Amino acid sequence: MLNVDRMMPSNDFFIWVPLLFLCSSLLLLKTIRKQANPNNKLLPPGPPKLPLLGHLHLIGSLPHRSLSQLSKKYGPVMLLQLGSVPTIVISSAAAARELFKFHDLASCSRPLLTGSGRFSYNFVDLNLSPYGERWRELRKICMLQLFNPRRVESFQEIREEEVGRLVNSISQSSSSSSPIDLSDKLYSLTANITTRVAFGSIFSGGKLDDEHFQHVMRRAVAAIGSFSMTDFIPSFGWIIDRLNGVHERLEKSFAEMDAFFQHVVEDRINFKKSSKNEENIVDVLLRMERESSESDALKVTQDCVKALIMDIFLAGVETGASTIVWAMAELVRNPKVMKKLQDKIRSCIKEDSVKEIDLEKLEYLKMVVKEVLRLHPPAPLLPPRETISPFKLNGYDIDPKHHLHINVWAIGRDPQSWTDPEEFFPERFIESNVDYKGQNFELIPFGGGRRICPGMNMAILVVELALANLLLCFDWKPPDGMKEEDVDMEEDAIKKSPLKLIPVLSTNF
Ligand code: HEM
Repeated sequence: MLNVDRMMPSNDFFIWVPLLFLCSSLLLLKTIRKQANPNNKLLPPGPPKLPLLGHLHLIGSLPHRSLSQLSKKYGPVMLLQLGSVPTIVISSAAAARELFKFHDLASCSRPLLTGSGRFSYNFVDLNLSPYGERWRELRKICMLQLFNPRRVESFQEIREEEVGRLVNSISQSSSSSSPIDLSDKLYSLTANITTRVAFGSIFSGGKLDDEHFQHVMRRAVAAIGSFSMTDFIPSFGWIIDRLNGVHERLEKSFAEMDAFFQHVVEDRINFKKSSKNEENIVDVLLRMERESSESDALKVTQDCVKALIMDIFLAGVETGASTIVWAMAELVRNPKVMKKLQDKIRSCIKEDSVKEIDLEKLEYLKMVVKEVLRLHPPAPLLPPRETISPFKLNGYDIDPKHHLHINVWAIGRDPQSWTDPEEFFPERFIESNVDYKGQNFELIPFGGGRRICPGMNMAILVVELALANLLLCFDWKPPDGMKEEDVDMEEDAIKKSPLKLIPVLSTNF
């Protein structure tokens, strides 16, 4: 008789075989992983990728939004492969805090991108250049000479005059009760202030008038922000860039800006300064050029002077204008906040205009500006960084030579940091110490660490001064037939459609 019991595997068999199978599978998985990740590192998670493209196909036309969506699934520290470029994306205040507090030095370089190289005169500027001794020296000198509080204060008259000119031009149109293009007017405001601060009031723009220069500048901002395939698929991306016009637009736009700045620099060199004139930024830069010698760690050349002027225009004009435009759009959509802010300003200011000295008293205005920068940071992804040395972030291993993006837009709308994050609610800042100066990582529209925006104080003065005067002097309505809530808030790189509103001269004015 067959002993069925003996033919049947023992109980041990049922335990050991699956166990052995499990162990060998785990071993196999570990070996495969080890081959992909030879140093046995714990890499940040990321979605499955395509050959060659990696995750490029997942990045939409508004990268901060697509990356924010991805981070909901893969977490606040993600690893993406953009073509051939490994890229870390940070999307929470906690991860940003850890980065800025403990790994700022290890992550504060900039990648050598095609557009950055062109517009920085081959990386001799401040904003786009990699970290190193040259950058450190340049930043030190610029902080001392260009962005110090005394220099910022010295331009007060220019800011007040230009805001006054804006108010006058709006009051002329206010009698017609037709909408004005506020986006356009605010762009002219920040461009005029920057032009006067940089070049002085006697500057002649050569063949370029104000309006033409603004077009040139807008094209430059678009060109530098455009995605160059050369940077991500070097083997044949350069062919794509030539076929789709990216390369040509970049070269053309750079040539236009360069010709303009060359003219400015020559104009300024030949200009005999009278002792009464305040030094403008080009004067300071040309003095830096004269004073630096070949033996200095930092030799300031004429290209370096032009590269720094480029930084100031590309970093400072659209950012300020965009902040004021978003503020006005939010205020029109939230009439109670608009009314409260106007009452506060009008009860505090008894003159017909707000001066810079008054701004300290306008606490609610400061809350409104913080709320606007939280919801609409002009750089929703901070300019890309490049890691320099290895470090651990959120428990993950981060390697050198990775691009690193900080998604300020996602951090500003993170429910972990903000109650009702999608609401425009400036009162959230009452009795809160949170500000944008780089120490509160839930609100970092000016970035943080070594690369923090050096123009922050200058920018905030312009934004606050312009807003305070627009709200003191006028009441604002959407165009006839449009309800407040219908004001379009769609974004492109900036607010997509121009903001058109009807100004009504206030009785205070
Ligand atoms: C609302 C207005 C502005 C905003 C939101 C803004 C934001 C920023 C941000 C996010 C960065 C990058 C920081 C980082 O990488 O961590 C930056 C850098 C920079 N900004 Fe601004 N900015 C504004 C206005 C200005 C103005 C008016 C100027 C000049 C007058 C300026 C000059 C610069 C420069 C030179 C850098 C490069 C700093 C470096 O890499 O060392 N910005 N800005």
